[in-house]
Amino acid sequence: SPKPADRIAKLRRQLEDANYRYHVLDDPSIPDGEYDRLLRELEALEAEHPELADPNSPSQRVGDKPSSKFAEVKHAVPMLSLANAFADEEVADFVARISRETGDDAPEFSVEPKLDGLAISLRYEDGKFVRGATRGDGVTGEDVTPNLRTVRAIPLQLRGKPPKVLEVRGEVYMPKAAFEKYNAWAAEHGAKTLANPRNGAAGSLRQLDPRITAQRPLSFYAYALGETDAKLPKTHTETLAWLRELGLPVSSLADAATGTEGLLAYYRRVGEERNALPFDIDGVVYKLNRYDQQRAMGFVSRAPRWALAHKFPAQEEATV
Ligand SMILES: NC(=O)n1nc(-c2ccco2)nc1N
Repeated sequence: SPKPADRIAKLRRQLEDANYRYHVLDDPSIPDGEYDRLLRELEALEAEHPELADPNSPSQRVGDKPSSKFAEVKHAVPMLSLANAFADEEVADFVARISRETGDDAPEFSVEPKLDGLAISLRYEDGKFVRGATRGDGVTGEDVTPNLRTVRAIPLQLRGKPPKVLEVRGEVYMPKAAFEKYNAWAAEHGAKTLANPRNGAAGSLRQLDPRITAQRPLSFYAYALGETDAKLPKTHTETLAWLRELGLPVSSLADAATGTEGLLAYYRRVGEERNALPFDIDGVVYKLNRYDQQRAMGFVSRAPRWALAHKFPAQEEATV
């Protein structure tokens, strides 16, 4: 029979692979029962060989011991806020200003759904997940690493050839169905129900006991970069494709669009699909695609002048 260390390494690869297929590609490779059997075998082997413990093992997704408070994390690259638009004219003004300042009369944008969850920053070193933090005030956030380890859509080990340092920003969210199911369970068991999925994600991630976080159905989409030593592509859409190759989930709704017409067509398309989406969104995000043009545009305070959030009208809250 293979040496325990080899068997443990093989099981960890198989389980991480199954996680990636299920949570990132939405294309499960093994049935749940098989996943659970492999996980139990790994947990048993790890219990017999504590010298082989690894915080990034798939067995560590069930949550670490609780801490007394959250440590602070300084974001080397501040987490940006977004200027908002509500009317089409504001989008036309945004594009006109960009055309004027870049000299490009048909500027291309990365277009993405605006997830309504909790913004977080993930840090990977040599492809290993080492730290995760909330946005906080954009410069200082809370270290919620143990809680983020329990979110199955967040890879603990990147695939392919990751850079030495990679920080990824994205949104942790609670899918709508999981939110409804959780509230039904909570009502049944006299636990507090959640007001909306966004509160569900925020409340679950800011638990001091990660074992509670592990019981909450959270997911994650990546949408921006933080600190990295990697040589970047020329555009944001290429960066999102690169993050997918590294094993990070990126919304399949992310696309590219050109000029005001392209942006507004995307806004309408996503607006029509909004209620059918499995997660809450509160708008779409337009980002000037070329990094050289972004640099030319710069920032106002901490909101980039090259990006705009175009919000949907607030939805009538479900009367619970
Ligand atoms: N919330 C959300 O879905 N966001 N937020 C950004 C963002 C914020 C700052 C830079 O990019 N992008 C997307 N898709």
